[in-house]
Amino acid sequence: MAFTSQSLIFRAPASLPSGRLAASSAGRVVLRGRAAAFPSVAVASTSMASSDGDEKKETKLWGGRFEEGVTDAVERFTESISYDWQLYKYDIMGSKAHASMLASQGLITAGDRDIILEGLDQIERLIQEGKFEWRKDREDVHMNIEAALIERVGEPAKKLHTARSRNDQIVTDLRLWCRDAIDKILIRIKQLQVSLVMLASKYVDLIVPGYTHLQRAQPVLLPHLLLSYVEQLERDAGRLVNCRERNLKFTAPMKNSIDAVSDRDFVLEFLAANSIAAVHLSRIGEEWVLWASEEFGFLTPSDKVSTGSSIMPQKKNPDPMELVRGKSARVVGDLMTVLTLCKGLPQAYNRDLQEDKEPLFDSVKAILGMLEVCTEFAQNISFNSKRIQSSLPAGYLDATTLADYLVKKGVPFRTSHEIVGRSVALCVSKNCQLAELQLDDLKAVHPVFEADVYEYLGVENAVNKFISYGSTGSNQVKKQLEDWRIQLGISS
Ligand SMILES: N/C(=N\CCC[C@H](N)C(=O)O)N[C@@H](CC(=O)O)C(=O)O
Repeated sequence: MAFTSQSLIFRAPASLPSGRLAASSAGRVVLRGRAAAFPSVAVASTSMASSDGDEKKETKLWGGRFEEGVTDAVERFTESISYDWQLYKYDIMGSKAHASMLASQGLITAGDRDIILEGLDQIERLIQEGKFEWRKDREDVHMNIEAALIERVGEPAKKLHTARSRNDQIVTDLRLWCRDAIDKILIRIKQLQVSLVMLASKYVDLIVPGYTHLQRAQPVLLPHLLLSYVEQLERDAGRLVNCRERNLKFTAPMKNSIDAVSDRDFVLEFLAANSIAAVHLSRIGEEWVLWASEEFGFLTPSDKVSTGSSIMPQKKNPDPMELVRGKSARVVGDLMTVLTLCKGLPQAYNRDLQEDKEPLFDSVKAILGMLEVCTEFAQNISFNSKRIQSSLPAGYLDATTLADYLVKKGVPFRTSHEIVGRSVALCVSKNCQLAELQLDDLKAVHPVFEADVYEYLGVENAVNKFISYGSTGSNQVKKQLEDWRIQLGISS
């Protein structure tokens, strides 16, 4: 039975069917982990039954003052190796730096340092090859690696824990892990931005209805809408870069050792940045699910990014984007978990903090998947230009442009709003569009209307009237599209 690393949960019953998962009668288990990303992990028993049937338990690294071992339930409850083994690379990195520091301070010899460094290299290789025994009775990644090092190189390894605690180790490991995770997310954000800009480039002139309150508002160019996602993603990336810069640079020691081991604000900042990004992705997901519906019919996802129904043969569902929307819930939930976790803790380290890792890992796994799937979706959808164009006459999308026309004629905006409102009411009664009203009809609403009014009516005219910075005007949108292509390194 294989577990995926992100939600590695031990459910080891007393007797197990067969294969790669087994547990001792006492439920003690050993993990054999592989270093590939999210490996499957086999669990096997290491408990050694003595001739009279009693179990001999290894003395804990902290066991000097204890006369009895912990109960199996406590061991199962307190272990974190089932998920924190993923930190092994960073734990070894930190231990190497620590050994070098001990040697440079004269606390261990250069010879001992070299033995430790070599031993840690060997352990890292074993882990990467999937040959390392992760032992639940050794609690966590730190004590698994330290105990294995002692087994491997003996006395020098017993000096490694001088002047450090696991409290220092875990926070160092986590910071290093977060730094790499942020870098991976930043790459995926850029990939999505590139896909959106490429998509926008295919539809430079396509006008779509703009909505507020999900009611038709004003006409906009499709690339304007798609670039709004790109802008939001850019801020998401900025928040992550900011978090990395403030918390994860490793250019100087932390100034206060209590603060160093106490706080998880860097985790919170990271989870908060992820949550905002996830909410942005969720909104894209919602928009595209809506636009893919029969009722809108504005976009069609290719088969590669759609799924079917087990009962209704005709169906083609946009499940990936629904799940983007759905997974945003867990990313936000992960932030809530760690916020709640931290709120009642006195300084300094408290074991509660062990509970920060699963939400952190979960959030990163979710956001990476969401970004990847959004990118693939953007690469595999087409907008249905004909359907969109045929829908544009509905909803009086040019009404605000008509109000602007009256402003140009010297009518105060509030008055012009009222005049256009009456014009729309006339259209409703005649069941026609604004552009279909005769000039006499318009003049009957207000005498200021002249023949040039028709240059403002219709969605093309309305879009063309936009010229200001950031608007949906064609020149603006083309310029911004070009700016993004340059910024993202997309060749023309
Ligand atoms: N138990 C403990 N820290 C465990 C940190 C690692 C833990 N698996 C976690 O993930 O937070 N603190 C001890 C020190 C130690 O065990 O190194 C203490 O402060 O008394």
